Amino acid sequence: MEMIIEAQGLQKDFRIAKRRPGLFGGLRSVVDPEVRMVSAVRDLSLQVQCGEMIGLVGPNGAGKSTTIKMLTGILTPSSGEVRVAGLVPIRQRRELTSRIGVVFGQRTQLWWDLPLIDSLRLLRHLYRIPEARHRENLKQLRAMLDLDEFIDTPVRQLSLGQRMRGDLTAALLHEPELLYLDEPTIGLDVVAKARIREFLLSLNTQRGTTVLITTHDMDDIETLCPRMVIIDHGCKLYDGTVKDIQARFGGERILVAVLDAAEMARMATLSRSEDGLPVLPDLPEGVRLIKLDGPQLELGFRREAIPAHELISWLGACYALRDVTFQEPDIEDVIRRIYEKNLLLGDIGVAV
Ligand SMILES: Nc1ncnc2c1ncn2[C@@H]1O[C@H](COP(=O)(O)OP(=O)(O)OP(=O)(O)O)[C@@H](O)[C@H]1O
Repeated sequence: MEMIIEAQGLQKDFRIAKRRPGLFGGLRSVVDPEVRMVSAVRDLSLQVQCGEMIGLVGPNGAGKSTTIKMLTGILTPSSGEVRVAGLVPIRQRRELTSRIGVVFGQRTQLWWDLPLIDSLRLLRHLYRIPEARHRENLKQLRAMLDLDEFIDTPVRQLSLGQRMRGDLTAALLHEPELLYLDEPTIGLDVVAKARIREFLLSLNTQRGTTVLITTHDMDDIETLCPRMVIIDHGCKLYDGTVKDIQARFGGERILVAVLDAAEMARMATLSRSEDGLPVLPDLPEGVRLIKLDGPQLELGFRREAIPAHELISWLGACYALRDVTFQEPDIEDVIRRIYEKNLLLGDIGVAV
């Protein structure tokens, strides 16, 4: 399979001049600056195949934007090698511009005072898109993103969700193979978020566009990205599927069973533990009763303690059931646990 991004040992160090306090300190800082180095990205390697949708996740200051800036040719890496669509971003920035699209959720490339349609027409000249191709792409994107109701409105009067749809159109008019999205759903309501996600999925399926997305919204990742990369303190901590990380760090899964009405009387006869819950006889090891609410029973279990099908068999053999479902650990909680407890840092021996 063809690679669209190939980065090896990428590193970005920033020199930051420290300012000493006070007037005298300020003057001294000019003559004799005290410099501190910040490693924003450290030894990052990344391979992305054409057509992938990949999420770049990490806490504030982790190095996500710096990584994207090196991949787009805005920043020169301090060391390491990178090729995007076969080009070296910093040396072949002009050629690269026609192959990639970039959307920053917090900024816009649209002209603030012009109606959206004018910005979209002006971009034809900026990207030197042949007129027929521009017309066809605009028609397609206009329909896919439902732009008609506000396409004649000045950008400054658009809602955040409408503006994001306009920005996505602007980034895609020249049919880039690769789309970078930096926080594309930030500040949007649930309906607007869902609409953007739906669009990105169809863009990926219909045009085969590769999408690299940085986000703090784990719903973006769960909906869009089979693969995620977690970075923190500039280092890549994880590169794999969302499912794997849930399995490794998700803690307990929960089985929710609805008992038959007849079982309720039996539950009432069972002795109670200190927390007031009935003590279920012969409960398999590694399984605990979390809650009993009317006929609904919740059992927490670790996947290495007992396979889900064995737990269902045991429960079905002991109790008459009306329904059984599973709740997987929320990816949001999983990521929070990883950040809070530095769960992955031990894997790669990073000192923080
Ligand atoms: N131009 C710069 N000069 C100096 N330091 C910088 C510069 N840009 C970024 N940094 C530093 O590099 C580190 C990584 O910043 P970066 O913006 O890449 O993080 P991020 O993961 O995108 O964060 P956020 O989620 O808050 O956007 C931070 O410590 C930041 O202060």
